[in-house]
Amino acid sequence: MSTKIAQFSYEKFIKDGVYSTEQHQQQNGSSSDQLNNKNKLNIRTVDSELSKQKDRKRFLFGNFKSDDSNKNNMSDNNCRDRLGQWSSGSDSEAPCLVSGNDRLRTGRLNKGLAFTLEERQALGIHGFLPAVTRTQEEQVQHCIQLLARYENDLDKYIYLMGLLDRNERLFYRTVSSDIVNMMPLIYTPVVGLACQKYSLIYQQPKGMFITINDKGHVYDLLKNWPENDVRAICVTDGERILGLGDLGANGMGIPVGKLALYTALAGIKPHQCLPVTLDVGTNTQSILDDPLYIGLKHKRVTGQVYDDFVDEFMKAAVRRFGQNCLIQFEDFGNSNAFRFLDKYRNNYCTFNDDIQGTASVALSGVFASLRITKTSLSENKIVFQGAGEAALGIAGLIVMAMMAEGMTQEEARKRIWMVDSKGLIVKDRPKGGISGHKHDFAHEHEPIDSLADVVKQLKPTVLIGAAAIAKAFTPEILKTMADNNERPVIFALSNPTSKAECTAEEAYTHTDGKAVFASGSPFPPFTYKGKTFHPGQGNNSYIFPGIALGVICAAVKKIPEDVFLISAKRLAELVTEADLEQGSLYPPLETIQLCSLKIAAKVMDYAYETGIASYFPEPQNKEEFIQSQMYNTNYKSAIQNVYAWPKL
Ligand SMILES: NC(=O)C1=CN([C@@H]2O[C@H](COP(=O)(O)OP(=O)(O)OC[C@H]3O[C@@H](n4cnc5c(N)ncnc54)[C@H](OP(=O)(O)O)[C@@H]3O)[C@@H](O)[C@H]2O)C=CC1
Ligand SMILES: CC(=O)C(=O)O
Ligand SMILES: [Mg+2]
Repeated sequence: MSTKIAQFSYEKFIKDGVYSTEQHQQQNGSSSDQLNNKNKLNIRTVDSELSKQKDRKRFLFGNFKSDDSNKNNMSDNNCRDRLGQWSSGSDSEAPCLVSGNDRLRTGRLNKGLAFTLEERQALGIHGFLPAVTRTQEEQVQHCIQLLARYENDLDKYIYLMGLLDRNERLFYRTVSSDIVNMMPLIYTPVVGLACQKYSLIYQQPKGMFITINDKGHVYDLLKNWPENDVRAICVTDGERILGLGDLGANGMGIPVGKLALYTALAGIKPHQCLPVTLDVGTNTQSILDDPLYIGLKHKRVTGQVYDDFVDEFMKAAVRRFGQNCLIQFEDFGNSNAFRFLDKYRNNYCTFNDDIQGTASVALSGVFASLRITKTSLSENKIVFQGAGEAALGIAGLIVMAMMAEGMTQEEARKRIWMVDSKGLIVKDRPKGGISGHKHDFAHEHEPIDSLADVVKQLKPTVLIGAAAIAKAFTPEILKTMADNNERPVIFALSNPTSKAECTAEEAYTHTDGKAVFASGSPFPPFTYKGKTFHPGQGNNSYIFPGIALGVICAAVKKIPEDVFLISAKRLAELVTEADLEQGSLYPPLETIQLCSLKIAAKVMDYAYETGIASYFPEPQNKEEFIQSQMYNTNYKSAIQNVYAWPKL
């Protein structure tokens, strides 16, 4: 998919090379307050009072307090840890241990051409940079212009990851400046391609690779990590990367991408996020044969040794970063994902994004669709293509939601039908293959092999695809959905785009414009018979950043299933009539940061109401509190502490 990046006029950008100190101060005032409001992430709001505003824009990340005022919660640790390494989390403390030259080479501290003349002189880097100084906004425009020069998406990804290495704040400000065009590059679909090519494009390490050979020493490895204040880990073992299968250590692109969204979409500070890949090998022969492969070159280690390794990682993470450290499981293989969720959910601050995050975003889309189909949830009949992590997670949460509407569990389950690789899941299926949670949805019915026949016979109102079978929603199936329903609800959730059950164009065309459609990876607007549809992105990225933010802000120690239900409801409430009118079941992607804030506030309310919060005193205004904790992409002054007595 080719992504358009807006062009920028370079005119105002080109200046003479000679600057007076006065000019520098005007442009790059050393107080962060002097940096103009454009330096804050841009949000289009959807809540009622703000929607009255003409352009529905506001600055979510405004009203920052200085980091010092945040010390009691998401504070930065002292700059020196036990190992004597500097913690780059706090700009205000790092300078006492970091030379000016190191600041230029350290992405977290680097400001590039935005170092003022004063800073360059004070830091002893005067002469290391060309004469020009630029504001951060000018740098963003430069980045966007450079990015637009790359012709393929993988090169754009490589450029952006390089930017993240070189200048972290600039990366986040650039991404936040154009979420709609940047998200597909750092997340699905391009991150899928990046994972497939991860060994080829590997240049700078990101996150931690912990291999099965480190078993017995996992805590020692985590001690090496230079940040003490890690609040969130996203961990994968690379076995089910999107719908692309077992990519082994190449799967690292996923936790890196997910945590980039923690910061870009929810303002969780980058130094508080740790991407982890547990490398236990891979069963994909082409990867094992790749001479460039960066991971362990053997088949996956399984069984008790693997389980003990994961267990050791969980315990080591808590020992190193505390009981409140959130651990997000991502893209584990099916059998491990469910087992680990059951094993750890009551003793750790953890969730499985593919099961629970996906459930929440899909249920939210279904909730929103009810306003179009004018039905209650319980009136719907839902067929799933796939009965794995995503599908079973969604089905389970839909049952919870139907029970909240007054149905019994048995009645609710009867509204849901599933198709897996062996056909319709029915009781005593001759082909077998019914294990785990699939039993909950195995009903009395004759076996049916094909999805087309299932749709014909069962006449679902909602069809959800999450089996990574590209084009599974054939024109015939889409047409049948349209014949049976005035407004058929059709979700093609599989990622990346190449695995989608159908495209937006196919969904609208083959249903004669009747489809209420959403997809896991983004599709551009599509015009059919004069009406332009803007399909929403049914992706867990609408959910996990907000839940993580709420969990971290309330210092929750474990995450009950209700959290995913209330988040689904909250997200659905943010969908306006105008969004529905243009065919979107989700708020516009431009407002996704605001969605994270609203979900986080809801999660915090729930945490205090149910007694699972451990941050006290309870903040009275949750949204204000959350905003005060969020990452600020503004550069900080690099000289405020240069002359300060080093803190030891
Ligand atoms: N939009 C989003 O936010 C998310 C999307 N996803 C996407 O969903 C897809 C599936 O992920 P996940 O559920 O975790 O994967 P799993 O491996 O857990 O499940 C895959 C399911 O697909 C079934 N399946 C395989 N082949 C067929 C077939 N020919 N016909 C019908 N069903 C089939 C499997 O059947 P069997 O059980 O018989 O093996 C299994 O039930 C991926 O593409 C992933 O990217 C996942 C999470 C979030
Ligand atoms: C979105 C996501 O988590 C997945 O496709 O696996
Ligand atoms: Mg995933």
